[in-house]
Amino acid sequence: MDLFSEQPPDYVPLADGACWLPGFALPVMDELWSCVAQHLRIYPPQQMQTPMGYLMSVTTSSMGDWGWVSSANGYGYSAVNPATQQAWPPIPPVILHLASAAALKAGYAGFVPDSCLMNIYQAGNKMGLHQDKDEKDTSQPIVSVSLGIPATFLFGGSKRSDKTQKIPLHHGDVVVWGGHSRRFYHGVAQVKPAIHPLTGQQRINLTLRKAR
Ligand SMILES: O=C(O)CCC(=O)C(=O)O
Ligand SMILES: [Fe+2]
Repeated sequence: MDLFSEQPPDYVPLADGACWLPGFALPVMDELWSCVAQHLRIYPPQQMQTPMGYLMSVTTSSMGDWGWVSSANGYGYSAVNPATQQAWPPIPPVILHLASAAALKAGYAGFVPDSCLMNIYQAGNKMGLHQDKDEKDTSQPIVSVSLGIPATFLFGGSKRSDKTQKIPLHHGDVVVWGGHSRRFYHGVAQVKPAIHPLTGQQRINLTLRKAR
């Protein structure tokens, strides 16, 4: 990071194939937030169970052809919402365009996600270090958009034991990883209590991927 520049950076490289785009979603935030808030009213997020029988810390909901789900029977992508057996709603154009534009800025042209997972974090929630590896086409990156209260994103390497970078993510920040770092371990440290004018006491993360 350049400590002496007048503008805060809008592109921070994290690893080969990965970058942090502070504030990248802010120019479309009004429309983005209205889509997310409306979605969460109609498709309330649920706490999924892991195949090991634990409850995930976050609650989740999805948009797109494929939603990421987990239950005692396993986890992966599902074309239907397990709570209703109905297809997920489409990803709104503002979110598709944001994801493609962020991917392009990170060096991935032509990214068209078919899955948007929403993770809702309350204070005290976290996400353990994991790899995203349920997607077929690993040439496609992952685009992660943060809304609401801040959180520390942990970005490691190809081994679970690799040292993690601690990225302070704020409302409107985007992280993209793919290529060499597509399978890098990542997670979210326990979220501290805070209030955000749009989301209240929550952090909402949108993870955009090409599942199939
Ligand atoms: O909430 C985040 O920033 C990360 C979410 C994530 O890694 C996932 O959904 O796989
Ligand atoms: Fe992940």
